[in-house]
Parts: sequence; structure tokens; C-alpha cells
Amino acid sequence: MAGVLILNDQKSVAYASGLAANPAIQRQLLQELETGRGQGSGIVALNEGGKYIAVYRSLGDEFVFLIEAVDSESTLFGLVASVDFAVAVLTYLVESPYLSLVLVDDQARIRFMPPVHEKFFGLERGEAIGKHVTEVIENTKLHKVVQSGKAEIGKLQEMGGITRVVSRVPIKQNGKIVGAIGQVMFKGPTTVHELSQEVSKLRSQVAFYKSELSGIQQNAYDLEQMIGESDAIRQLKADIMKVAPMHVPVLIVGESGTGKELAAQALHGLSARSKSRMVFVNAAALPSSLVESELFGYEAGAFTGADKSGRKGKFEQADKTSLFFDEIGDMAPEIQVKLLRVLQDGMFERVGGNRVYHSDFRLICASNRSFQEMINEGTFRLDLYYRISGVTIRMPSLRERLDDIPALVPRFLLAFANRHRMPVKRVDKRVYPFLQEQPWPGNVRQLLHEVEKAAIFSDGPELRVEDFRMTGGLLEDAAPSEATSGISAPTTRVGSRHRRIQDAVNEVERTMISEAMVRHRSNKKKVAEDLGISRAYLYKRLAEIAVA
Ligand SMILES: Nc1ncnc2c1ncn2[C@@H]1O[C@H](COP(=O)(O)OP(=O)(O)OP(=O)(O)O)[C@@H](O)[C@H]1O
Repeated sequence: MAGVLILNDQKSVAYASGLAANPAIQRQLLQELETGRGQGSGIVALNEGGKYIAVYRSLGDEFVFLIEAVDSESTLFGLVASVDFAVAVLTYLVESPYLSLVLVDDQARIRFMPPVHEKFFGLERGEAIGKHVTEVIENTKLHKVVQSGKAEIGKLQEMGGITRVVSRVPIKQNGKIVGAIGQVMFKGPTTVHELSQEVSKLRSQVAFYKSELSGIQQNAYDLEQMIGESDAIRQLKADIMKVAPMHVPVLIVGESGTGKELAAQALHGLSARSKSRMVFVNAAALPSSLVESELFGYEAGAFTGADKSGRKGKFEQADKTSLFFDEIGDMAPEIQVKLLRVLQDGMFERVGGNRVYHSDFRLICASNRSFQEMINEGTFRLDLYYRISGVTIRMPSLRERLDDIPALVPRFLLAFANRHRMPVKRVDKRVYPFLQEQPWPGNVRQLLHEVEKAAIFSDGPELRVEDFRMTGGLLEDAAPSEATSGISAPTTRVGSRHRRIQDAVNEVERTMISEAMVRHRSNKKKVAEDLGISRAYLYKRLAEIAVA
């Protein structure tokens, strides 16, 4: 449905046909003129028992309106009704040299072509209108699109010796093809080619940087945890970075609390296996009755109480990742012999079966024991030692890296404050020389615990030397016999190293361990961390307490 309305110089209806005969529509059009929105010409959306678009133009003092009904979902109606500069938008669409539109009707006659486009074809303004598209545009296929009703997007078309990328889209009204629009998309196919090449180049760069970034974050995280810039720790970090990517078993040795577990995590995190989690085994914590099934797993129905479907052991779980064997020096000789084969070629059998499995694990072992001594005493097998020690990394004791204390203390204070939602304490400058004079038999773990205790005792915003002394003068008195435990001595100060001192130490230790076991619901990892002792030492003490 359409209509025409002509208003005379008095703004009275001089002619009205079709839709324009409706007085309500006439009233709305008059109102539009009175708002002064459209001066010489314009376009207006009408909502009067249906949706209409009217375009109008002044001819001197008179106005001519062309009115067209549009679909209730019409996007054009939405544009005209909601954008008060719709005329400028539509003008841009039909005039822009970048869009280069041509509009044909259902007979493929050109109904509209912007003057710039006409000029490109060597025509005067308006000269193309009414001509069959094939007479004006070289190699066009718009007439075929009008017949087929099928859009052609991104096609190459040569015009005036230049190849362009064009699209041809049929226009439908009430389900019938009424024409087609042709449009130049890119000035040349090379542009598209270049663009697509650029896009794929950028895509691959993004993918590369993404993977690099996740690697960097992972790596940074792994070595970042290991605080310290002393020569000893720099050398250690360099060794870890060198060894991490290699498929060799690594043995980490060093006193208790020197960060062997941190080193193992870094070795894994910096290896190609870092996407999977590292599997942990604490050899000292493995009860002898379960050691084989824990390590090698068991087949279905292997023993009473076993899972029906069987279970993977640590070696099998560690397939394609790293296996961290902590406290390997504490492993009983009868178990040591069972490790030889799996460490040789990755082959093993689950308990209760004879099928041979294979696991591709990367072995990292740690111990604070002296292998030399254990081998001499015959408590550690030499052949096993060779298999676990492809590369040996020695963790420096805190005494060898006292320079790192000023870096370690603030980090421990920060972590402590975050954990307890407390303000972070500053450190008085006398603290570092004081701490650097201490023997640190328990290494970084002991430092961590002393700092945390001092932070609890300290009242002000600053950690002072007195706060460390408040903890019982423990630092000066750390008993050498407990060197590997990292545990602090009792709060009772006794002058001589008499037997009673040891009794007092044992008593306090027992109490602290029992209390911590209750506090942490027998979680031995947490108990060991909390008390500042190694897990191996905790197990030893627990066994003694149980016997006593
Ligand atoms: N360089 C370091 N930077 C920050 N924290 C450290 C560093 N070294 C050790 N620690 C901290 O000290 C504690 C003990 O470290 P870790 O458990 O790795 O020591 P370990 O050598 O494996 O001890 P053990 O032989 O007793 O099991 C942990 O809380 C760890 O985070």
C-alpha cells in the first residue's frame, strides 16, 4: 500500500490518494512539518494503525509526500523512528564512494546509482537510470541474481581493467523478488588476500604469545616462590632452570627446611610436563603394610577390602608427569629393592596381578640424609642411589645464604599478615644483623616460624629484636642435636646441657605435637608445617610417643 499527499502553500490538502486519504495520517504529516524538523525534505516514520514511512520534499511553498506501508518488524521504520538524523544516514548509504551501490529492479534495470559510481563508468549524472544493468556495468551478474534470488558475496569482478570484490544481494518485498543491490566490498582482491593473511598472521601471533604468557606465568610462579638473590640461590635457580627440561632423574639433597620441596615443584613447573600435576610420595610416611599397593597399585580383588575395580599406584598416576619421592633416604631396604626395576625401565606389576604396566614418569627425589653415610652403613642401596641421582642438586643451608634474610623476612611477614588479616609489620633495621648471627639449624623453615612467632609477640607496627627474644631466647639456644628437626627448644632456660634439658625438650615437644595433632585433626603435613619440623621427624616422634 502506498499514497501521495500534496499540500498547497496554505498547508491545506491539494491532493491525496491511497494511504494519504486517511485524515489521521494527514494530521501526523502536518504536525511533522510544524515541528520544523524537515525543512526542504525529510523522512518520517508514522504509526497509525500500521507502520508507514513517508518521504517528503518542498516544491517552493508546496510539499509532496510519498507514503509507503512497511512491515511491522521493519528495521527501516525502526531507524527512521529512532534516529533523528536518519536522512543523513540514508544519504551516506546511497552516496558514499566507499559503498559504491547500484540498485536494479526486477527487470534488472538500474533504478539507482550514486553519481560517483556513474562517473566511474564514464556516465553523466542520472544517465545510468533506466538502463539495463548489462549496458552499464561490465561483467555484471546482477540480472542473474534477480532471476535466481541467490546472493553472491565476495565475488571477483573485473571492471575497467581492475578486479574488484563485490557482493550481489536480491531484494525481496512480501516474499517476491523486486530487485537487487550490487556493492563493491573491496577495491581489489589483493586487499582481501592481504587482510586474510594479516588476520591469520595475527591469530598465530596471539596463539604464540598466549602460550608464552601461560608459560611465563607458570615459570615465574615456580621460581618466584623461591625467595632470595644471594649467589647461592641464584646458582641454584640457574641449575634448576637448566635441569628442569631434561628427562633425567634428579636428586635434591640438603638439610631440613632448605626448600627441597619448593625446588621439586620448580623442576616440575619448568618442565614440559607441567600441565599435569606432580604426584607426591612421602617415603617416610608410607606404612610398610601398604607401601607396595600405594606405589604400584593393585588389581581388582587383590585383597579383602580392595576397590572392586583395582587402583592405580603412584607410579601409574605419574604417567606423563613428575613423581616426587620425598624423604627417599627413609625408605626401608626391602622396599628399596622393589624400586629398582620400575626406575630402570618404567615397568611394574600391580599387587595381585601379573600384567606388566609401563609408566613414563620423571623422577625427582629428595632427602636430608647423607647418602654417603647410608651407603657405607649399608642402609641405602648403591644401585638405587645410581638410579635416582642422574643429576644431584644441593640446597644451600640458610647459613650459606644469610644475605637472603632481608628478602625472606618481609615476605614471611606479608604472608602472615594476609593469612590473619592483619596489617603488615615493618622490620626494625637491627633485626637483620641479629638474625644473620643465628645458626639456623632448621634453615628457612625455622626462620619462617621464628618470624611468625615474633610477629605474634610484637605489639607495635614494627618487628624488633626484642620480639624475637620474647619467644624465649630460643634462637641462641637452638640445640645442635635437633639440627635436622628445625624445632625450637623449650621455653625453660637451663644453664647446662644436662640430661634434664633433654627431658624438658622431649616433654615440651610431646605436648606441642599432641596439641598440634588435635588442632589439625591428625593432618601430619599441617602439623609438621605448623611446628616447623620435617614430616620424617614428625613420624619418628609420633612413633616414639606411641611407644612411650
Ligand atoms: N627460598 C625460599 N623462599 C621462600 N620460602 C622458602 C624457601 N626455602 C624454603 N622455604 C619455606 O620453608 C619451608 C620449608 O621448605 P620445604 O618444605 O621445601 O623444605 P624441605 O627442604 O623439603 O624440608 P624437609 O627436608 O624438612 O622436608 C616451606 O614453608 C617453604 O615454603
